[in-house]
Amino acid sequence: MPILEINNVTKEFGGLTAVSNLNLNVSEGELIGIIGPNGAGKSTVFNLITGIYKPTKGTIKFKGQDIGGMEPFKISKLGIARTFQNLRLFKNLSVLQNVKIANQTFAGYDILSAIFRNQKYKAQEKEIKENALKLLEIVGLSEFINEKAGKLPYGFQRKLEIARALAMKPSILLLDEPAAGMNPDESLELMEFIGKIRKDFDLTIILIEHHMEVVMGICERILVLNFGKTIVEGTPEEIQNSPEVISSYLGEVVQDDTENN
Ligand SMILES: Nc1ncnc2c1ncn2[C@@H]1O[C@H](COP(=O)(O)OP(=O)(O)OP(=O)(O)O)[C@@H](O)[C@H]1O
Repeated sequence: MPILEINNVTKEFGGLTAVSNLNLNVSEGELIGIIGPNGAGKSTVFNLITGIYKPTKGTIKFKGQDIGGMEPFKISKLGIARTFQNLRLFKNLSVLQNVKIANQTFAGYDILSAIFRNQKYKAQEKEIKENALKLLEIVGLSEFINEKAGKLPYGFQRKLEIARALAMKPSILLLDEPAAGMNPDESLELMEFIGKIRKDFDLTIILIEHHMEVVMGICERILVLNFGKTIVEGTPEEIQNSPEVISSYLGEVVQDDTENN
């Protein structure tokens, strides 16, 4: 059974169809990329999977359970975590506090224990701190635990956001443009990093990305969206050789990259 099954999902906003009849089955451990021009519906797909939006039509199942339209916190508790296109760190809190907060949200305090700061609370606090430190070590941020998150170089902030998502102990990790704003060296390092956490945490990963070298370099399967519809789905090689993709998307990206350089 696939870990995630998206069947005929459509999302409409008034007269606009952001996602149209989307079908996607994801097997456990897969690394899937979603690409497409701006406004193609990529982030809407993530918002549907994480419960921010309710599908207008269709079903989304996680480990066989229908999660379409379920509250986001319930979906994250079930095991789907995400990062955002625009970083959502607490910039004035330390790196450690940022991960601890994610962990605390996940663990869920017993209010009375928290107010009276009893043994149970202290034990929970200790565990949360240890988990956060372990995660920060894995993502290579141990030496920055006391730095303010907002002061970290951009690439490290992205890693911190991933560490926060990992604190939710997910089985599926959704990464929304993890390489945004990174230079080619940082992107390359990020690719290795994503491969490492996938292995270390037994993750299934879906990522949205505009950096083609990242998508083509690490994804086993790629879904190309345009105007909310799947144009092609296939291996990186199939995607790169697809005439529809070249005309509607890859050509545009090459042009964008040249403009940015
Ligand atoms: N809450 C919303 N209300 C109305 N329209 C929306 C909403 N969210 C998304 N849309 C529209 O749905 C379409 C798909 O948007 P979406 O953000 O999913 O695209 P995207 O592929 O992620 O784009 P980008 O690469 O620019 O992030 C766009 O036309 C967008 O304006």
